[in-house]
Amino acid sequence: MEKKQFQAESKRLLEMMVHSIYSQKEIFLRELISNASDAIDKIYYKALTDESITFHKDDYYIKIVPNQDDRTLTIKDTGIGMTKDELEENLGTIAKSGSLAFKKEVDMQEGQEIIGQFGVGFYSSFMVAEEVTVYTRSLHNEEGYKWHSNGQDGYTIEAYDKEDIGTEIVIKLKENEEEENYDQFLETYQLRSLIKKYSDFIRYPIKMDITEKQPKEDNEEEFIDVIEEQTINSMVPIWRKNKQELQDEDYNQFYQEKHFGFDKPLSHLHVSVDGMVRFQSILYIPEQLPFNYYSQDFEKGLELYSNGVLIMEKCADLLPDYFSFVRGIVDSEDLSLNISREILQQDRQVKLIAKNIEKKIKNHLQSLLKNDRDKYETFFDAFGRQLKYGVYSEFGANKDKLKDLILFYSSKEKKLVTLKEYVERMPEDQEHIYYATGDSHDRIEKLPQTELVKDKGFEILYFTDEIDEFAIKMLMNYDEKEFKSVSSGDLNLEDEETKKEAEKQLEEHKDLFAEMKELLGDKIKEVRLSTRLKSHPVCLSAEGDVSIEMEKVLSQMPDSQNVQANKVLEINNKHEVFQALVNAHESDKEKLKLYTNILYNQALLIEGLPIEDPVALTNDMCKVMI
Ligand SMILES: Nc1ncnc2c1ncn2[C@@H]1O[C@H](COP(=O)(O)OP(=O)(O)OP(=O)(O)O)[C@@H](O)[C@H]1O
Repeated sequence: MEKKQFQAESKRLLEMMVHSIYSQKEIFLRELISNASDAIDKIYYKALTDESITFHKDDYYIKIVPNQDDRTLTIKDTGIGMTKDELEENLGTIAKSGSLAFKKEVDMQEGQEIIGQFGVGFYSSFMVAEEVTVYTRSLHNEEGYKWHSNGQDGYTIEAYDKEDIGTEIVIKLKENEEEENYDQFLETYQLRSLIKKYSDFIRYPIKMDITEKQPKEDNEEEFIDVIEEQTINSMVPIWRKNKQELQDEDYNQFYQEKHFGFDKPLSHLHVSVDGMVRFQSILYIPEQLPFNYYSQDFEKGLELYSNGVLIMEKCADLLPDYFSFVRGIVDSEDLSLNISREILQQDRQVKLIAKNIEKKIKNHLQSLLKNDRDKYETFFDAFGRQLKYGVYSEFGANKDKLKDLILFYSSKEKKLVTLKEYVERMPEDQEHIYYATGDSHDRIEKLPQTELVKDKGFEILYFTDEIDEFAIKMLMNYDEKEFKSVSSGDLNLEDEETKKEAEKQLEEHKDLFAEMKELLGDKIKEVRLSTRLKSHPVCLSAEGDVSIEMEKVLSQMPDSQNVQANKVLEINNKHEVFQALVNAHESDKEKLKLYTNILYNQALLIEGLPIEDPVALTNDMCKVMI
């Protein structure tokens, strides 16, 4: 049976390619610069095994020349060039990569890399070009050639007298359109920023002639235009430099250059991994919260490079949400890129890198906590909430990873403490980890519910973030010690004598409590004699899983479904007000109603809950005064 070759309609294929592979037109510059760099690398790799070829790094560079008058942009390199056959094969056949073939031929060593592999990058120039002309002379040839195409109906090749070895690609830009300004690719400023963005770490200098105004020698008041050839790219990425040679200032400068933040980074880590997956990374913990951090506008992610060429500005998959504050870069040789180099072909390597990075960040934070507490607290002040969200989210899947990184304010230490520190100094007779919730430390400090726990000499953690109580509910316990709110109904801290006395009092006054409950109706579940209050007359406590603080948070959510805490009004029988209640119960029902309402509203106020009817309350208070 005869086997036939597939035919491809080249013109259509080219059109499809040009318009559908790349999402941004500016990518063409990255592609042509990468080709130029590959062409220089090829001489370099050949020189390693061929003694007849010498390689002096200084002779090799890439030059970008915009010409406003002709509307052309030239990308010139001093690389290996192409013979006539190579021109034919590489630029005449879509998806034929001379670079891929070179890689196989030369049998490249680890760490040696050529960027090209798909054989399509060159054609991206037709996204912006009306026509493209390539002047080239191969290292292996005396003659030069000119290749020309308008991307529509084929190409021509003719002999061309080119003096030096290398390639020059001249792009005649398309006319400007309403929604596309091609002139931008002639602007020095724009070209410079594209080079910095995508090709900053190309190993060879990318040069441009830059015109700068300088004062005249004989008259400093007057300025003249001076043209100077400048190298635009940094060439050696900071992450490939030896850590020992880098100072904090170098890392800080890179943070600023990359516009990771307006602040100085609080801390950085420089990672080089050579295991199942190879990558290098520089990660930063910012000092300050970005203004949009807790808003939907904030995008997490790290810059992702493949061999020094930028692939993605924000690769979100590299960071878990709870470390979304981390900024930085990752460079790997092991990524499987898709044809446009804009997305990753498969994410196995990214997953491996992400896992590795997560571990490194966690260890870094842990050592910061251990060795530089002040710095860690500055960090926690800005981003601690994110870690607590991490404990809570995904049904607590990451709680064990994060539980030792979270801090809470302590009633005893008057500063932030870890759960480990709390548990380690718990007295033997203390069973639970106590916490109290409120808007601020000051407010919690004054909460009546904290009195008994403090009297016992137990430490209380102050929860002021909305997420706190949700996070610890997810954590359930730490070191087998359960968390308990000081407002929970079953503190069980009273001694036997107090309990007995309370039962006696409860029995004696059960009619009073029943009547108060009736007066308050559904607002509360029960009126009870308090054993936790010392100096305050009343407080609210909650029974069951939903605390009063949680009710407050949930009520602000769009689909809150009106979740309510089971509230209990606790009355302190040692307070003088209690006798007034007993008297009113015996002789004046109207007064009992008045007192009950006032006390209930007082309890709401202490909890920071809204008063249902403030006017009625003020009227009630006036009645007491008259
Ligand atoms: N400046 C250049 N100097 C020498 N050869 C070049 C140059 N530009 C392109 N080539 C040759 O043309 C081939 C095709 O280039 P093209 O950019 O289309 O694909 P590629 O670089 O191989 O792969 P990719 O699509 O992954 O970038 C290259 O592999 C290389 O052999």
